[in-house]
Amino acid sequence: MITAATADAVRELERRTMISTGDDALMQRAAAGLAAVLAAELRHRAGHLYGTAVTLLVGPGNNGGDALFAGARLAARGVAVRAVRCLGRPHAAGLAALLAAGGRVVDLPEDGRLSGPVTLVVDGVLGIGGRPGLPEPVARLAEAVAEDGWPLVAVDLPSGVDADTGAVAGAAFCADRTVTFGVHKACHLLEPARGRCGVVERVDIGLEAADTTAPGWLHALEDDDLALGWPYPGAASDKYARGVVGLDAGSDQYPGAGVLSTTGAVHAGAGMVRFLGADRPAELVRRRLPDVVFSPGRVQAHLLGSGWGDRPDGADVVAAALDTGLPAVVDADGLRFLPDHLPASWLLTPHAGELARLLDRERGWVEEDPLRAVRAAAARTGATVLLKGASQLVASPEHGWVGVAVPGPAWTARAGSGDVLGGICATLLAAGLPAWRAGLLGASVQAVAARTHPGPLPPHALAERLPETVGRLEARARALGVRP
Ligand SMILES: NC(=O)C1=CN([C@@H]2O[C@H](COP(=O)(O)OP(=O)(O)OC[C@H]3O[C@@H](n4cnc5c(N)ncnc54)[C@H](OP(=O)(O)O)[C@@H]3O)[C@@H](O)[C@H]2O)[C@@H](O)CC1
Ligand SMILES: [K+]
Repeated sequence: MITAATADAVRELERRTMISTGDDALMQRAAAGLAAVLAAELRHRAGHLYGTAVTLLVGPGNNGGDALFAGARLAARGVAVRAVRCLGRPHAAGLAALLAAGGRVVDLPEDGRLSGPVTLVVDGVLGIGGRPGLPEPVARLAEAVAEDGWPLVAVDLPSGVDADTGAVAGAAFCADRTVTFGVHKACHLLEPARGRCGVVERVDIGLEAADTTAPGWLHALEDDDLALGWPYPGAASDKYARGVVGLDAGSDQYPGAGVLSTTGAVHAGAGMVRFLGADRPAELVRRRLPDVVFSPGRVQAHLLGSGWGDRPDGADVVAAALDTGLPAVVDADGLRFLPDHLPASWLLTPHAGELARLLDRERGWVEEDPLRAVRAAAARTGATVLLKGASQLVASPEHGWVGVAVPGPAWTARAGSGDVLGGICATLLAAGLPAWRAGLLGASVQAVAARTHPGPLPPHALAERLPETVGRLEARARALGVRP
C-alpha cells in the first residue's frame, strides 16, 4: 500500500515533527537522501561520480533549498554543480552551502535553453508550496528540457503539477525520477501528474506518525495488496460462500451491457449469477454463458443500471433492491434513479460525467479535482463511490481517506469496460467484502489483467482473462505465506 498526503496534511505533519527536531533538520535529511539518489543516478549514467555535471533548477522556496543543499554535497565529492536561478531569490543558506562547496550559480537564459555539459538536471523549482502552472521563462525551460532530452530528477514533485489534485493545467516538468520526502504526495498517485513523476522514490526524513485515516490522506493499492486481499474460495466454500449475484443490466436497446456485466461477474468467480434483466440481453447471455440462471431466488448482492437507457421503472427497481437490505452496485443509467440517501454498502460506479450529473456540477469540476468530487459524492449520497477514469478513486462516507486502485494501461478506457467492472464489483460484494474494498479490488484486478496482456483487448476478452489473473494472484498470496 502506498500512503500519500495532500500538501496541508504534509505541512501539519512537518510542523509537528519540527517541534522536536528543529527547523533545519528535516531539510538536511531531505537533502542527504536526495544527494544519495542523485549520486546513484550519476554513477548509473556515467559509471562514476567525479567529473559528472549536474544542473540544479532552483526556485524561491524550500524545494530549491533541498536541491541546493544536495548539490553542495555532490560538489564536495567532485561533481560540477551549477545552480540556475529560475524564480525569485534562491534559498539563502542552501545557496551559501553550494558556493562554499565549489558550485556556481547562473541566471536562467531568456530562451529557457540549457547548455551542456549536463549529466543530470534536477528540478527544484517548486514543491508542495507551488501554485500549478509555471511562469515564463520557466515554462519554456520545462519544454526545452523535455525537447533536448536531458535526464531529469524532480525534487518532491515535478514543478508545475498540482500537488493535491494531480492536475496539469499548463507547462510542467516531466521527470524520469522523483525523490519525495517522508510520505508520497497525492500527485504521485493521480493522473495526469502521476505520468510526469517517473519512478517515485521516498526518502525517510523521520516524520512523526500520522493518522492516515483522516481526510487529506490517500491509500493506493499495489499488486501484493490485491493478491492478499482477494477473497479466494476455500476448500469448503459452496456457491453461497462465494456469493450469488443478481444482475439487472442491459436493455432491449443496449443488450451488450447486460452480457458484459454478466461476463464480468461470472469470470470474477461469483458462486452463481442470476440474470434478472430484460429479454434481449437475457437471450444473449443464455447463448454465451450457460452457467447463468434466469429464475428469481436468493441473491447476496445486486447489480443495477449498466445499459438501462431511459428505463421507465428504474426508480422502482432501485427502491426494491434497497428494500432487500442487500449490498448493490449501481452503474451508469442506474445512477439517475437514486433516492436521496443510500447505505455505505452500496457502491456507485460513475465516470466523471456521471459523477458531475449526480452532484449537479459540470464535468470540468470533477476533472479539475477528482478527490474532492469523489468525496463529495460519498458525502451527498451516503453510498461508497468508485470514480472511474485514468486514476480510479474510492471514497466512503464512513472514512476520510480515499483509496486509489492499481493503475492499468490507457487502452482499458473504452466502452464496455465499466460494465465488466460492475460485474466484478458485484461479485466481490456478494462474497461479503465491504463496498470500499470491493471497489478497490475490482478496479485493480481489471487493471492488472489488462497490464499483463501485451496489447489492447476488448472488454469481454479482458473479462475472460480474469480467472487466469486471479490464479496468478492466488499463487502470489501463497508465496507471501497466506493460505487461502
Ligand atoms: N516543510 C518542511 O519541513 C520540509 C519541506 N521540504 C521541501 O520544501 C518544499 C516546500 O517548500 P515551500 O513551502 O517553501 O514551497 P516551494 O514549493 O518550494 O515554493 C514556494 C515558493 O514558490 C513561490 N511560488 C509558488 N508557486 C509559484 C508559481 N506558480 N509561480 C511563481 N512562484 C511561485 C511561492 O511564492 P508565493 O506563493 O509566496 O507568492 C514561494 O515563494 C517541499 O516540497 C520539499 O521539497 C523538505 O525540505 C522536507 C522538509
Ligand atoms: K520540484
